Amino acid sequence: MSLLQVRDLGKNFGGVRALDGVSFDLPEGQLLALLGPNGAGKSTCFNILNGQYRPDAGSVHFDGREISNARRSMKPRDVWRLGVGRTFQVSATFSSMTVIENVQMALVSRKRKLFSLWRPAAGMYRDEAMELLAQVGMAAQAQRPCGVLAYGDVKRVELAIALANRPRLLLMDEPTAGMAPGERNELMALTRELVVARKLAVLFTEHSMDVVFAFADRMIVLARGRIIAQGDGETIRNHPQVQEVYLGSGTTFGQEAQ
Ligand SMILES: Nc1ncnc2c1ncn2[C@@H]1O[C@H](COP(=O)(O)OP(=O)(O)OP(=O)(O)O)[C@@H](O)[C@H]1O
Repeated sequence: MSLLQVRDLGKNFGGVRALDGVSFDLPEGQLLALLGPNGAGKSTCFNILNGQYRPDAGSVHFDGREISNARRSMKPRDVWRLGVGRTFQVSATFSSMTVIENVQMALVSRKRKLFSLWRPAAGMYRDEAMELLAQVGMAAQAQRPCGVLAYGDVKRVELAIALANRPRLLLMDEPTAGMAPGERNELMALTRELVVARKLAVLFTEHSMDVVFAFADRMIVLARGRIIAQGDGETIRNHPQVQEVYLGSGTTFGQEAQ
């Protein structure tokens, strides 16, 4: 059974059908890209998967457990505790704190210590934090304040923070937004390594088609809330409806939009 099972998801906002009959599976060890033009329903889907929104129809099962349906859904914090992590476009790090302190704080939070205990507990989980930083290639910069890091390095720290909760599914909202092409590839190569080493499942949105075709195992394309295509790069690249949807959006498949 797949780690994540999404069935017939529907969500309306007033008269807008943001999601309509969306179904897909995501097994562990896979990177799945959720694509689509602006307003296609990607964020709505993420917000249902992490418990922020309740769907109007359909269900979400994670690790065999129903976490959401039209009658009730788990709270975001409970979904997070079950092992669904999320990274955001906006930085989740505290710039005045050091790299290691940011990760230690995430570990404190996972272990349910009270936030107010944080200051006296500054030495806590040091080894674990260093281990996570080593995994994302940031051990050498552990003592630097996050505020002085290069953008690509901040993204690595965010990954370490997300991993501190030991997620089994990671939702990544445009992980490479604002990055130079070289940095994008490094971050996604690292993500792929983590997917394999930790048997993670990753669902990500991404505007860079170069990144998607280079790193995603599979892709889903949404348009106006419905899945219009899914499959590997070859299938998506040659799909007439996908080409139609993206026509005029400035994005061409196989060639980076400038
Ligand atoms: N909280 C909300 N209230 C009202 N309408 C919403 C809300 N969230 C999303 N929508 C609408 O639902 C549709 C899908 O939006 P969504 O943000 O999920 O798309 P998206 O694919 O993530 O777009 P983008 O790439 O621009 O982030 C849009 O028409 C949007 O205006």
